[in-house]
Amino acid sequence: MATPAELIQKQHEEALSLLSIDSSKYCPCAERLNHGELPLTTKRSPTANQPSWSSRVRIDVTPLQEIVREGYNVNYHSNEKTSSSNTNLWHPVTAAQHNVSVCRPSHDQWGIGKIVLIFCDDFLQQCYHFPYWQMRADIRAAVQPILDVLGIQVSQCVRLLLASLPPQTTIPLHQDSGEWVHQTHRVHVPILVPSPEDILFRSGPDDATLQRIDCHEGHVFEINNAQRHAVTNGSSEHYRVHLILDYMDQPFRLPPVVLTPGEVLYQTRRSLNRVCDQGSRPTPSFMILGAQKAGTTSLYQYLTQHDLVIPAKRRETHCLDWRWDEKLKTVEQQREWCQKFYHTEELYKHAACLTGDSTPSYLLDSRRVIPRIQAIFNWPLRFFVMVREPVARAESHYAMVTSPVGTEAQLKTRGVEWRNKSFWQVVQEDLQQMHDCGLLPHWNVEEGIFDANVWKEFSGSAAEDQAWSLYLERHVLLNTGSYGLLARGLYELQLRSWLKTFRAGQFLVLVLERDLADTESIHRTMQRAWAHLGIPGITSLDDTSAQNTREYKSFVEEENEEKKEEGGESSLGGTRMAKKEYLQRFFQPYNERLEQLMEQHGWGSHNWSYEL
Ligand SMILES: Nc1ncnc2c1ncn2[C@@H]1O[C@H](COP(=O)(O)OS(=O)(=O)O)[C@@H](OP(=O)(O)O)[C@H]1O
Repeated sequence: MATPAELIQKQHEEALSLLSIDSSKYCPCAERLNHGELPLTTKRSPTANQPSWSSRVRIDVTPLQEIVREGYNVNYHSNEKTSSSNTNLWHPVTAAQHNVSVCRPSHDQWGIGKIVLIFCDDFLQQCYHFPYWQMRADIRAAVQPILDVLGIQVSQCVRLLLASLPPQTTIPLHQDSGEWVHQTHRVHVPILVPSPEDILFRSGPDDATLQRIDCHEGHVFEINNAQRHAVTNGSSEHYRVHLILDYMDQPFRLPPVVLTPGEVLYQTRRSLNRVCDQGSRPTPSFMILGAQKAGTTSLYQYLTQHDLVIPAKRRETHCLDWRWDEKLKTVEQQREWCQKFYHTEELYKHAACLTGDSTPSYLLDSRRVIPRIQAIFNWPLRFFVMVREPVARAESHYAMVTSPVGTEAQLKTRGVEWRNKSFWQVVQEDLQQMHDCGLLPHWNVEEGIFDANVWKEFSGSAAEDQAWSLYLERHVLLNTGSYGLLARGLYELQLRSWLKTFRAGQFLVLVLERDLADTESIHRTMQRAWAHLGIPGITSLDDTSAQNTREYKSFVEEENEEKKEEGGESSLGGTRMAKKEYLQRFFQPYNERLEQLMEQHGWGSHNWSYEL
């Protein structure tokens, strides 16, 4: 988060007083202690008494000074016109023509000049070699001795740039963030520092224990940039130039991307994309298909905490079911319509970023949605399917649809069909509908008795597929959310149509109770989710709270109350079986089929066990 201007001003004034040798607060430089290379492990898990900086070596920087001296002491951000020459590497106009412009938002805002030689995106997906590095043998020759004394190769360097800090400027206390920070060593080499006594460069584990680092030219030092650091240039006339280098313990895993002079890079906070890569990732990239009430909102919220995952304009686009525009006849028009629900134009430029939505009604509505996806999103989308123990899912569904609390739009989409019906009435209605479609030859709806022999014949048969199609056709509606109380819990049946059309590898099936059980499992799950999207994971999630939760009375509680009133009699017609047990018996064979499917595709086990 950006530091507010008043705080920067306050820190600047404090720094000036620490620089003033006459002041009682004067801050002397710490002794130059060489602790060698700081181990990267200390960046991820800092322990007490580890040095936060190390004075690595001294080196003659005269050759580099010669190259970068021209024009370093100039404010290119003021309105004043400055002349540009091809030899002035700092001039932004020259750099845009002969090198490649890069935005570094806060640095630019502070007026810091830059000569970028090597740069990577924040997720270390690519390492870019800039024209000034590629084409200027003199620069490479001047930098090489620095790499040599550090004992590293160019292939290990992922960022290499020169930065000129204007006079009377403070970069406030901060620590660097982004996945690259923990995988790289940060080295500073003061190159042009006319008055080192005016530079207050401090680093430390916390704001109270910062140490001032000596910034004389040629002092090569490493800092732990995952810890706090700040710098003030207290001079009123001189810019201060440092070479800043980030290198890995091993060579970067890919060959560098060599940029051509003047080409354009599109940047987001964490990504870098070349203009020639625009449009290489079509929108959208993923869909959370369902199941409804199985934790899809949480999954979407966690997914979009990744800086490369850009939320859709609305989480549930519904562009393939009830917002589908029947009037649009060509595939191009339909695609254009659906892509309006995402930040498609922006994403076109940023191929490293991706987007998707979560419309949990799609899983059940495969009849409408699959052919539309095939027609308009004809690239290998990634799908997420969340499942939840089906009785709990049904209760949550009923509680949502019958809740009078919600916005006008929410109340409208939930529908009114279940408003005056009990949970059990809705259960019975859905059972009847399934039965009438020929879906339950194995199930005695009245008694709750399962016929294993009939199931053996029927399960997975063409007759079951036909009955399921009929059910979808008759009972999956567009103008209401009040349908499919039990059908939405028949996960294997729902997945069957999807797996007939798309590759199993396009799906990741997650189990609410298993995969979002606690913070630790959420972190583990999200690493799998990001890998499924083909993007590098992030180490921390800011918010792992459960989303879209609701308090409601369970039907089991209601049943117990009813029983008490009726003197211990179960209300379930003719039998003494409790309603929960009835539902568990109903779902059990479907759950077993899901279990087999999940094991077959490496999605693990759902572990819903009923004591029947
Ligand atoms: N992390 C975690 N742990 C446990 N339970 C969780 C979690 N995240 C979401 N949930 C529960 O999932 C229910 C909401 O699911 P959805 O977001 O898919 O609902 S919706 O279809 O988008 O309306 C809703 O269930 P109910 O509270 O029973 O209604 C949420 O409480």
